[in-house]
Amino acid sequence: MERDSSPSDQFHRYKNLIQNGDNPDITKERQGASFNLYNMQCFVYENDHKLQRRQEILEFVESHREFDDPVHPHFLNRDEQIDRATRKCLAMVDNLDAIDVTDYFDEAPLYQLLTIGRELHCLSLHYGMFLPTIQVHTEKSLILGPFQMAASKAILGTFAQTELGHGSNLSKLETTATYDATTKEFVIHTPTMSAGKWWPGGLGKSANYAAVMAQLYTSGESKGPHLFMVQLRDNAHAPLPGVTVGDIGPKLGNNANDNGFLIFDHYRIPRRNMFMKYSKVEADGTYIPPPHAKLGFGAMVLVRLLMIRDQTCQLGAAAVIAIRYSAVRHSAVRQGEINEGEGEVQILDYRTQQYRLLPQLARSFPSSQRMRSRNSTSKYVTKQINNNANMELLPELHALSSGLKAVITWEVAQGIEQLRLSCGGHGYSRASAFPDMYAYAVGGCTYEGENIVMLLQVARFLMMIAKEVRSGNPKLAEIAEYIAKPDAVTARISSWKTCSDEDIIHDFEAVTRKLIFATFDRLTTLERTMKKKEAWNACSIDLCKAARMHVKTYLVKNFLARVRTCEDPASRTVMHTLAKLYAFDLISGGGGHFMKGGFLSEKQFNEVQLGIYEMLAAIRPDSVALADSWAISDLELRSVLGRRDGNVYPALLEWAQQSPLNQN
Ligand SMILES: CCCCCCCCCCCCCC(=O)SCCNC(=O)CCNC(=O)[C@H](O)C(C)(C)COP(=O)(O)OP(=O)(O)OC[C@H]1O[C@@H](n2cnc3c(N)ncnc32)[C@H](O)[C@@H]1OP(=O)(O)O
Ligand SMILES: Cc1cc2nc3c(=O)[nH]c(=O)nc-3n(C[C@H](O)[C@H](O)[C@H](O)COP(=O)(O)OP(=O)(O)OC[C@H]3O[C@@H](n4cnc5c(N)ncnc54)[C@H](O)[C@@H]3O)c2cc1C
Repeated sequence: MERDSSPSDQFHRYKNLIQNGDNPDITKERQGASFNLYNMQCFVYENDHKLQRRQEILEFVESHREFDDPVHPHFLNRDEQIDRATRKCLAMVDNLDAIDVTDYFDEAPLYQLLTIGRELHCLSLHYGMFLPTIQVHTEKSLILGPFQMAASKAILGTFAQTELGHGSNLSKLETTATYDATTKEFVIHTPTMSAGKWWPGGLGKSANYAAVMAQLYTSGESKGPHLFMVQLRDNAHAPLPGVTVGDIGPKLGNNANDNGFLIFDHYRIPRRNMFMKYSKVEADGTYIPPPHAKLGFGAMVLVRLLMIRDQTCQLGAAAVIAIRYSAVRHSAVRQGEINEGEGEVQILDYRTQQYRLLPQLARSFPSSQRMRSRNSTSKYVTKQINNNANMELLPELHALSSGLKAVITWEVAQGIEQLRLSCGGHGYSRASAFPDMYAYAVGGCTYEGENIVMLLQVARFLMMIAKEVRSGNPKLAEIAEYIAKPDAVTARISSWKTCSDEDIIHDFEAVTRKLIFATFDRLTTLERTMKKKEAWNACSIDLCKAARMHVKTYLVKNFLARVRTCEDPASRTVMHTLAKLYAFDLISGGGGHFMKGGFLSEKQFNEVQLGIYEMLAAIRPDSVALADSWAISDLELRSVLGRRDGNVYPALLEWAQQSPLNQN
């Protein structure tokens, strides 16, 4: 019997269908934009220099063959994924002069996305936490040594804090570091099974050093968790005696990263290997405490700020994919007609589709931009601590970084999932990039501080502020000044066209204030009959709600403020509508809080709902151009559905052809 042609031959036939040039629908969308794309991109990236650097870095990566992928990464098994990522990491490190490595917000993440993709890998923790730990926790006079070793690739580090038994609750970590004054060494030990380190990225196979968080014991006394620089593997990369180390197996995502476990058996390190910038153990065992008890957690604060920017960019990329796909999804596979007989439409024309896409697009802008100023705040706070031992701003920075980390990672993960669904069946394919994006982003809800635990830290800060305000003598951090403003009885919000930024801010602040004080009153009432911690637990759902609302208010205010700085009038008009859509969508979702006690009337609530409809219609013609304003290249996007030219279907066929199942 004659054999059918192979799947590969069949695909080849279809390949001829690949269009030359861009999909006409997407071109039409671009032509219809109300603003100049370049001006908008300059606003999004703050200036044209940053935009130009994006292009230069892209060209650099595209012109270096060592960054090519001989096999599409989607079709690799885990060993191959790790091999690929490691090969790329080496190429990346060999070419670091292509970027400004100190630019953690733009150039470094972009370079990584272009070379490796959306994936934690063997160097993520080295750059993401190990080097920041050295930076934040090493005395100035000693910092050069470890940095030079890291730069010359003699050291590849990770951050080993979480244990099998404890992750969030650092005070209960069980790994011990006991000072032996006779030998001037610390003895690092894993006393129980639950004390085994579990999760550190790059630990399983790659790292030869780790910053290890352990309970410090000196002169027979416990001094709480402290950080130690610990060598794990010898020059031949074999674990040193007293160290047991390995990979923890596959995870939901990020499988090119060898997250690992680590067990110590009375393993000795020199005294100087304790990170002693803030707290010290003298040679005789005398303990010098830090100027603030939580300074030892400084590296985590810094990384939470970095994550916020990184995560929001994932949401931006997801919105780009879904919007472009929604512009080209029609003709061959139509989804129905709006006006019977008039033909089918692009799915982007459905109001429900716009409601799925555009609020997510709006959500992706504010946090990515304001984070730059938070980074400066972080640098400023670090300077204050180093120069004047001034700790005043630390609680504010901790509350803000924890809150933004919790709210943004959650919204990003939910947003990506919503955008995936908006692409129907093709969104479920890895070709869309959504599954990898989601797996990457949702990890951020857990690592670097589990989100609920982080929200409760914000709530702690807010309850302290509420207490101060009630005491009548508040000394308030800038982010909390609104909590001391007088109560407002009625909302000011009206039609989106007429209500001012001040009206929106007024309403958000008023609602958040009410929520904070209602929770504070509940907490203090409960404290009359319960122990403090029981009372806290009894109202912790409300505490989280107040914390979330506080962060959202911060984001709304910052989005509106940022839009006011846009110098190009056409770009400013669209961005302003997007900012209002963001605020109205939050009001619509949190209607219960806004309408409580009649603050927002039913009429006003209806105006909010109607406003959303109208703003979706107003933004619709600019959707594709707004997606383009993220200036994301196809290489960075890594999505068949989101490709810039809109030629989705032939590209899907081409992608599927690479499946090993189609090779014979
Ligand atoms: C290239 C770019 C890529 C970017 C991405 C990077 C990729 C990297 C990938 C990353 C991979 C993932 C890598 C990883 O996952 S590494 C592992 C990350 N692990 C965690 O984040 C653990 C989370 N837990 C904690 O941080 C603490 O235990 C918390 C905070 C929960 C409680 O703590 P504790 O139980 O000890 O405290 P308390 O609640 O009794 O509160 C006591 C007081 O202390 C204050 N307080 C607490 N903490 C701080 C602080 N930090 N600064 C200033 N103050 C602080 C607090 O407000 C309170 O003040 P007051 O109310 O009494 O005044
Ligand atoms: C992809 C990934 C990478 C990671 N990389 C690293 C790494 O490189 N280095 C490292 O050290 N760790 C790493 N981790 C571990 C991570 O930091 C921890 O998982 C995280 O801090 C949460 O701790 P946990 O797992 O113990 O969760 P748990 O604290 O056990 O949380 C479980 C549940 O308990 C709740 N809960 C806990 N405490 C409280 C509380 N006080 N009040 C109310 N509810 C509470 C939480 O909200 C959550 O619902 C990584 C984790 C992941 C997923």
